Amino acid sequence: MLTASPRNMAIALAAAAAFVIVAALVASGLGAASERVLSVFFISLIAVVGIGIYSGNSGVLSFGHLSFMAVGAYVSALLTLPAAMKAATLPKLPAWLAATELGLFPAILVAIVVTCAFALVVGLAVGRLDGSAATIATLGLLIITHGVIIGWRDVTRGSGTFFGVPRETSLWVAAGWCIAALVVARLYRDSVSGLRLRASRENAIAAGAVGVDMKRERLISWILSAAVMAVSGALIAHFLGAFSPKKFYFVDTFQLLAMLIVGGMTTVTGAVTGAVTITVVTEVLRRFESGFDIGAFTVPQVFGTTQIGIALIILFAMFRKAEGLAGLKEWEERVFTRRGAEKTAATLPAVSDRSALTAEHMTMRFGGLTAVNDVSVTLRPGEIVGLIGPNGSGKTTLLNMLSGVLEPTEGTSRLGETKLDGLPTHRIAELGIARTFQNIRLFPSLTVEQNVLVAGLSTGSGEDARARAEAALARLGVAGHADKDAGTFSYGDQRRIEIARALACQPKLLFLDEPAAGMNREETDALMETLRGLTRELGIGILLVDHDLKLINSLCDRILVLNEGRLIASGAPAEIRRDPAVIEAYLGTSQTQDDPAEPGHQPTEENDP
Ligand SMILES: Nc1ncnc2c1ncn2[C@@H]1O[C@H](COP(=O)(O)OP(=O)(O)OP(=O)(O)O)[C@@H](O)[C@H]1O
Repeated sequence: MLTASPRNMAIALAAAAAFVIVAALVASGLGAASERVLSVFFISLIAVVGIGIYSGNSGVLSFGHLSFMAVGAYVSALLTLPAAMKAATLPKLPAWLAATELGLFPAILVAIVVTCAFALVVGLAVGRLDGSAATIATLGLLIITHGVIIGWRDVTRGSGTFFGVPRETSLWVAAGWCIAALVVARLYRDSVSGLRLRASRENAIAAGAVGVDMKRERLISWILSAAVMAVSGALIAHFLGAFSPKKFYFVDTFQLLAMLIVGGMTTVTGAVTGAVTITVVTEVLRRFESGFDIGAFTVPQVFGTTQIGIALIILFAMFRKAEGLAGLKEWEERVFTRRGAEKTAATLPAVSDRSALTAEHMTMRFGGLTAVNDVSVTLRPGEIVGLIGPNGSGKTTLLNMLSGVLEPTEGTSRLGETKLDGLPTHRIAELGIARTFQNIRLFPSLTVEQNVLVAGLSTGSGEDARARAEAALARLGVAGHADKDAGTFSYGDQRRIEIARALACQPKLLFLDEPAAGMNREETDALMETLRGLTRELGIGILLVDHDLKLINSLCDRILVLNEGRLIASGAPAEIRRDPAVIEAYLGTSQTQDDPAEPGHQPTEENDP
C-alpha cells in the first residue's frame, strides 16, 4: 500500500525515468567521454539512493554501505569471469564456482541475493544499536569487510586488482538499473514500512507509542538498501572491468555520502540533486587539479583539489542548508499540494473489548530516588480517571510504566488476561493502550495526515487506517490541517493532533499527559467536550494527568492522587476534595477546597523520555 497520493507518485516516477532517459540520450549524442561520465554518474546515483533508503529514512548515517557494494561487485564478477581466466588467475576457487559463467543480469540477481543474506546477518547485530553507536558499527562493518576481502586472496585476489571482468555495463544498462533504483527508493519511501521508519526517525519513542516496531522497519530498509548497493557494485565492476578493494573504501564512501548529505538525505530528490552537484563539481575541479594558467599567472598543481572542493560544498550545505539542497520534501510534494480539507464520513469505531488494565505494586527507582512507590491501579474502558499530584510526585513516570516506555523496577500489569510486563511500547499500543506526551512528541516534518495515518497503519488491520485517521482528525477539529507539516502548528493544535494520532490507534485506553497545557480556557472547554464524547460515545477509557483541577473535577469519574510516588487517595472528585491527606499534601493546608488551580506549578521536562 502507498501512503502518498497515487497521482503524485505516478508523476514522480515518470519524471525520474524521463530525467534518466533524457540524460542518457544527450550523453550518447555527445560522444564516448560523456557516455562514460554519465554511466559512472548513474552507478553512483544508484549507490546514493541505496544509502538513502536506509540512512535517509532511518536517520542513522551509515559508513558501511560500500561493503554491500563490494560484495555485489566481487560476487557478480566471480560469476561472470570467463572460466579460462578463473583457471589462470584464481586456481584455488571451488570447482563449481570455477566452472560458472553467467551473463550480467543473472549475476546481478545472484549478487543481490548473496548481499541481502550478508546484510541480514549484519543487520540483526547493527539493529540492536542506536544513534551514533549504530553509525560507528557501520564504520566497523566497512573496515572488517575490507579486511576480509584483502585476506581472502584465493577468491578475491587480496589487495591486488581483480581484472578480466567482462565490461558489460553500457550507458543504457546503467540507465535501466538507475531507473529501477529510483523507482524502488521512491516507492519504499512512501510505502507503509517507509512511513513508519520516517516516523521513528522523527521521534523514536512516539513512533513506538503508536505501534511502530522500529527495529523491524530498520532491518527491512537495511536489507533493501543493501540490495540496491549490490546492483551498484555489480555495475561498476562490469563497467571498469578491473577493480581493487580500495574502490569500496573510504574515498568512495566519502564521495557518496557527500552526494547524499549535500543533496538531502531524506528524499530521492535530494539524492539526485546531490549526485548531480557533486558530479559536476568533481568533473570541473578535476580539470583544474593539475594546475592551470590565468593569463601570465600560473596556478600550481594542488593535490586533492577535488576532495577540498567537495568538503567546502559540504560545509556550505551544513551552514546554509542543514537538511540538504533539496530539503525534507520530494519536489512533487512541494509543487502538487492537496486542495484544502476533505470532508470525511468516516467515524471511529466504538470499543468492543472492555478488558480492564490492572497494575499492581508498580515501583520505579532511578538510582536512589523512588519516583513511584508500590502503586496499584485499575483502569476500565468507558471511564475517565484523573491522575493528580504535585510536581515530581510520579504521575508521568507511572504513565510511562503503564505504556511500556519505562520498564518498572517492580510490579506487574495486564490488560484483561494479557500480561504487559516486558512488552515493548509498540506491542502495548497494538493491544489498545495509546498515549500522548507531556512534552509534545509529534513527527514534526511529516504532515498532520501522515502523523495520524502512521498510527492507524501500525495498530489496526491497516485496511481501514486511512478512514480511521481522517475520522480522528475530524473528531479533534484538525482535519483542515491535514496537508501541513505537524511541527508548524501552535501548542494547542499540536496537542489536538497528538490526541488525534493516539485515537487513530483505536485504543481501549487513552493516556493523556497534560493535554490542555498551552490551551486557553475556550480551547480547554472544547477539549473537555471532545474527551467526554470519546468516553460516552466510543467507550474509550481515559487516564488524564493534569494540573488544571477545574478540568479534572468536572471531567473525571474517579481521581487518583499521588504524592512523593505513593498513591495517597483514590475516589470520586467530591471525596478527593474532602480528603484531608490530599488537602494536606497536594493543595497545602492554607488552600481552600474550592481552589481550582495548583499554585506554583511549573511544567517539568526532565522526566519526559
Ligand atoms: N528518567 C529519570 N531519571 C531520573 N529521575 C527521574 C526520571 N524521570 C523522572 N525522574 C524523577 O522522578 C520523580 C517523579 O517525576 P515525574 O515526572 O514522574 O513526576 P510528575 O508528577 O509527572 O511531575 P510533573 O507534574 O512536574 O510533570 C521526579 O523527582 C523526577 O525528577
